[in-house]
Amino acid sequence: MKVSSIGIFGGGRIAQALADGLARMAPDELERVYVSARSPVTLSHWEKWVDRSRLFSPAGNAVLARRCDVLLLSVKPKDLPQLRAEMGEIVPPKLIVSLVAGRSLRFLEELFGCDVSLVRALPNVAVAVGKGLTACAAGPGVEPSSLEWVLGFFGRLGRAILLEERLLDPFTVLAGCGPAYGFLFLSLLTEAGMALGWDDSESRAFAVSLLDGVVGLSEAYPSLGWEEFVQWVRSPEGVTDTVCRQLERGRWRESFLEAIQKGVEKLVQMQKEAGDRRV
Ligand SMILES: NC(=O)C1=CN([C@@H]2O[C@H](COP(=O)(O)OP(=O)(O)OC[C@H]3O[C@@H](n4cnc5c(N)ncnc54)[C@H](OP(=O)(O)O)[C@@H]3O)[C@@H](O)[C@H]2O)C=CC1
Ligand SMILES: O=C(O)[C@@H]1CCC=N1
Repeated sequence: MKVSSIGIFGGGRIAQALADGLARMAPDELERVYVSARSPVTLSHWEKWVDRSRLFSPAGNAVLARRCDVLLLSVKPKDLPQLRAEMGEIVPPKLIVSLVAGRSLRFLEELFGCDVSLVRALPNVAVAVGKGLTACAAGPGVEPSSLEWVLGFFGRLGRAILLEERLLDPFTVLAGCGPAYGFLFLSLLTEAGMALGWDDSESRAFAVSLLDGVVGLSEAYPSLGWEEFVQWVRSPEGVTDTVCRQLERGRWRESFLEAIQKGVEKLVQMQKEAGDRRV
């Protein structure tokens, strides 16, 4: 599939992560990117790219939809109908790639018509540093070369995999939202360091080094299970054991797993509210 221009509809957080990732990993691709944003605040985030990507005013969604080969949707789920209206007629051949969490291919097909090619892609913000994890699911009739293009695009920004659509929602809660859980843990480690007397920046640096070491170990010893790694550190009745026992008394594992389940329930509720009939 030949792609001369990529229109990103909605220049918010994930779009900015994509642009940062393209600048690092595939700067040539960035030159083909056009972005539509709504408010001056959001537009101001794009000023650094002004000479490398083209910005359109709010009235530009229709222009962008007409001009670009790939239309990448990155507005919040609730803003999708309004965006669709602003995009106007979509004249095939176009490839629509929706990053919108929890909106099914069927819902998108009803919104855009069945004569456009639709792919859903669920990235996470680590695309900004070329370490993203993106899952894709294709609508019926999508050309293999179009799907290949999408996988190649996100593959340059990390790992890109193909999933059955029914797995995209659980994937969203685990991997799309996942960086936030990692940062929450880093913030807890930092807070613990500060409570023990280090300042904010020293504590933060320790937290990052610690996790870096953990990732390094997990890569160096791929056959070890997570519990075996824990036992490597957790000497019986030692200090780690005391800390872990306290965490277990606080049911932290159960609490985390329950929270993930709440995320899945939230997606289902959002779909119901939007009349996404897949549910
Ligand atoms: N953030 C993430 O990590 C991930 C997000 N997603 C999905 O990506 C989508 C965007 O999420 P996120 O970037 O976090 O959200 P943001 O709110 O940061 O970004 C959405 C952007 O869309 C803009 N927008 C809304 N309506 C229009 C319109 N009609 N024309 C042009 N721009 C418009 C908003 O503009 P303004 O600011 O001016 O209101 C806003 O900047 C969501 O559907 C989310 O589910 C998927 C994977 C990961
Ligand atoms: O929090 C959200 O709804 C979006 C979906 C994945 C990451 N952020």
